[in-house]
Amino acid sequence: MANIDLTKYGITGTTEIVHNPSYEVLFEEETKASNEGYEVGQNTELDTVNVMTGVFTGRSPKDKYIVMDENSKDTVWWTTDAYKNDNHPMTEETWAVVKDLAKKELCNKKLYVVDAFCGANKDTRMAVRFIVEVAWQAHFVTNMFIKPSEEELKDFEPDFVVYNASKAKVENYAELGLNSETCVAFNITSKEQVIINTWYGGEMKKGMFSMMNYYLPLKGIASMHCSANCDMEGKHTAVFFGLSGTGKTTLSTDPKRLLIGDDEHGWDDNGVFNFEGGCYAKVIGLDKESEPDIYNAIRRDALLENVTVDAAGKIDFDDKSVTENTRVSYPIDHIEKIASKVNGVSAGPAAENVIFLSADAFGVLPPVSILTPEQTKYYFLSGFTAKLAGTERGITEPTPTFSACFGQAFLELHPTKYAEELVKKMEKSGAKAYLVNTGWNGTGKRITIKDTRGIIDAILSGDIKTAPTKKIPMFNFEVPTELPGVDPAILDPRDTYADPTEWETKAKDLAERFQKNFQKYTTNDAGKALVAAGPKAE
Ligand SMILES: Nc1ncnc2c1ncn2[C@@H]1O[C@H](COP(=O)(O)OP(=O)(O)O)[C@@H](O)[C@H]1O
Ligand SMILES: C=C(OP(=O)(O)O)C(=O)O
Ligand SMILES: [Mn+2]
Repeated sequence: MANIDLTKYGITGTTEIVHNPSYEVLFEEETKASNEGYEVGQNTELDTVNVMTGVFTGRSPKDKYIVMDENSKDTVWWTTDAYKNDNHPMTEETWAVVKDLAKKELCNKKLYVVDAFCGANKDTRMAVRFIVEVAWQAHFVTNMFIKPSEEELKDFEPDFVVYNASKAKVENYAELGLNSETCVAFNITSKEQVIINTWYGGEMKKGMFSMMNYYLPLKGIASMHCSANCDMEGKHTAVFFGLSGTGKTTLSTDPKRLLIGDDEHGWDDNGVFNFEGGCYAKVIGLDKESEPDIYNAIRRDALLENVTVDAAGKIDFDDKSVTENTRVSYPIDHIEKIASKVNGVSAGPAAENVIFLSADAFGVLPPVSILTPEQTKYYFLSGFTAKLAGTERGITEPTPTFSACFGQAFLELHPTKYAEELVKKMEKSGAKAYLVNTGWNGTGKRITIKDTRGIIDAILSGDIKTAPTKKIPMFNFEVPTELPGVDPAILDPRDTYADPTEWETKAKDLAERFQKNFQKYTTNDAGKALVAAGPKAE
């Protein structure tokens, strides 16, 4: 492999560069005796290394910044008092300071450099170079991004460079007007990301997703926080939108279907394509019987995070003492049934079914609703769900939220841009949309994975189209009254309450929350016209 010169990035005195390490090398480096602190990887009974990521076991959205310059100032969807989001502006001066801090941290030591692609489509993929000082961080990105071929590595020219200085701190953050010692900053113009004082791998993964979310819609490509799969012939694509923990990974990993990807996709004129080369599954409470494919993906080359492991390497997937956001990353070929085996790449044709996963903590939404085109736009922009514990700092219990396009934390342009691109693609393919509640109902328990899988099966087989239906008041949702393999007693959420007026009270409250949230989209006629598709609190 060609030697690389890091001095062009201002990184000097490097004692050794481990460039595009193999899994063997990564394993040795992660488990070597001289590792200290959170560098330490421990092998487990599943022959998979587990690492602890320290204080940061989830993303830190309050510490996310984008450099505001001539190029970005009028395109990026900045946070405002009227509509707060995670795109905090950073001045070019502050960027220079934090980049310098990262560079200093990375000077005079052994480094790992991983070159990989984000995006399965050759024309629109981003070549990313990750510069990190911790072996398992190199392992994480090796798992999660698309591995270039030997040929592609020969003339690999990065479009984007990530500097991971997780061991550094922004000590003078207050003086710089930043939120804390932690900083995750993006420069859209120079195409660089700087990470300081957080070891959570998700910052690199979701960081590059955020960048795809900036560049692709501007080229007329839908960019989506969704999982995707297709049938065994590589056709009839379905996409599953949803915020963290709503079931994208679980439900797209389906033994009857080929997995395209579990989290981040684009949709262009050729169809739906994965951005990633791996999956990042939650493993809290992981059960071998109910999720065998994910369980079996946990083997050599996968990487566990923040899982409780005893001295002998025995894993306790039920232990939440470190975080509920325990994870495993694995290359997608750890799943047997994948689209690339049939379609050549992790991609499928234009989606025919679009599923919005929402984990409703209020217990109001039906487990499945058949959406009209207007409801599709309304519920996509609203992005109602609950943030589940762990994926973001400070979230410790299911917290109802409106996360535009089911991924507000990763949107770099205004939500209406993503809705516009999605709707264009859906209209072209004649796709239908469904809202699936994978959260709670009147029983106080979460809807079972078995019932949700039955619902998904009925959507994908088309059975739902011939099922008898009824309308749910206030929300005006059309819901099936029976579906094969699904407990009929849950299909109307009112039936899950001992006293149906309890549903009504909660539904009224939720309807009002929807209306209040949607006000931010009613500043133009297109937004105003959608209000009629939303719930009425009566
Ligand atoms: N009805 C359900 N549908 C999907 N997942 C469920 C359901 N009930 C409980 N879960 C659990 O919720 C979590 C969903 O997480 P995951 O699929 O990783 O979400 P995402 O990929 O959207 O972040 C898993 O831990 C899964 O076991
Ligand atoms: C990894 C994340 O999310 P998801 O659960 O959607 O994969 C994240 O939000 O950091
Ligand atoms: Mn996931």
